[in-house]
Amino acid sequence: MTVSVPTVVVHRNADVLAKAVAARIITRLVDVQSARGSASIVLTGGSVGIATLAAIAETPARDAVDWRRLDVWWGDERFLPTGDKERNETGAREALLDHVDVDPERVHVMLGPDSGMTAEESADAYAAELRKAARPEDHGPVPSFDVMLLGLGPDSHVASLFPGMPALYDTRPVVAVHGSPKPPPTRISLTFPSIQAAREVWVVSAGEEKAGAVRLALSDSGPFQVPAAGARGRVRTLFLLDRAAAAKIPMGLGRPSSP
Ligand SMILES: O=C(O)[C@H](O)[C@@H](O)[C@H](O)[C@H](O)COP(=O)(O)O
Repeated sequence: MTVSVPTVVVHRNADVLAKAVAARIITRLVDVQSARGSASIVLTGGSVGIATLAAIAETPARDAVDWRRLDVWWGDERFLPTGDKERNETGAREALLDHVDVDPERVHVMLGPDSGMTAEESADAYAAELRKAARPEDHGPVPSFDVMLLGLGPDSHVASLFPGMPALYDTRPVVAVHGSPKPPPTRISLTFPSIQAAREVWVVSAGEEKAGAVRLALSDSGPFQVPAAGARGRVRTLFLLDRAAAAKIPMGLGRPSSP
């Protein structure tokens, strides 16, 4: 599978970053929908991921998106009951999905223990949902997501793919994760094959505590030690950062886009 070389865009601070990513998402979805009728987005948890969704909700231009013709997926989910405030789904609904006219049938959540399934069964169920949505031109078991958002952990994890853990080596599209170093311990996560099936992968990160992970992710590190080094889209990869998170990137890789 071919992957794209990352482009870095640096914004003044976390607040401007969230607003800029929101604008970029709206434009991307409008462009895709005008070309192909419908679009797909993969959401992430984390502070920047959720702040971006809130920024979309506050943007008047959000009405340019046909929310009924959007498939919403998640890159990972905490294996907690529906409605739990720690679920990425809960954060996304509060920040955006409850404020726009999405088609509930096209909001694809990763189910928690209240479904009666184990984490493994929930991962398998999500893989089946992804396979059902995949089309022949996707050439694989998951759709070619138009944009996949990924937050970045200080240990360079993306989704729930943590350094050195078995999920990094798994070739199935979706896996259960146990013993996550970031609570809660049990999660569901897309794997690298699913991430790299996306047309565009956007890593969104802010804060000086992420600067080291950003540097590693943009170097030629291996994805097993540095999972974010595997966060690459087929057509385009963006690292959308604030200045603090970009503080350690090699010179010439990115410059502030605003004064
Ligand atoms: O479920 C999760 O926790 C997220 O999917 C995770 O991958 C998150 O995006 C990063 O840990 C960054 O989170 P922060 O931006 O809050 O540091």
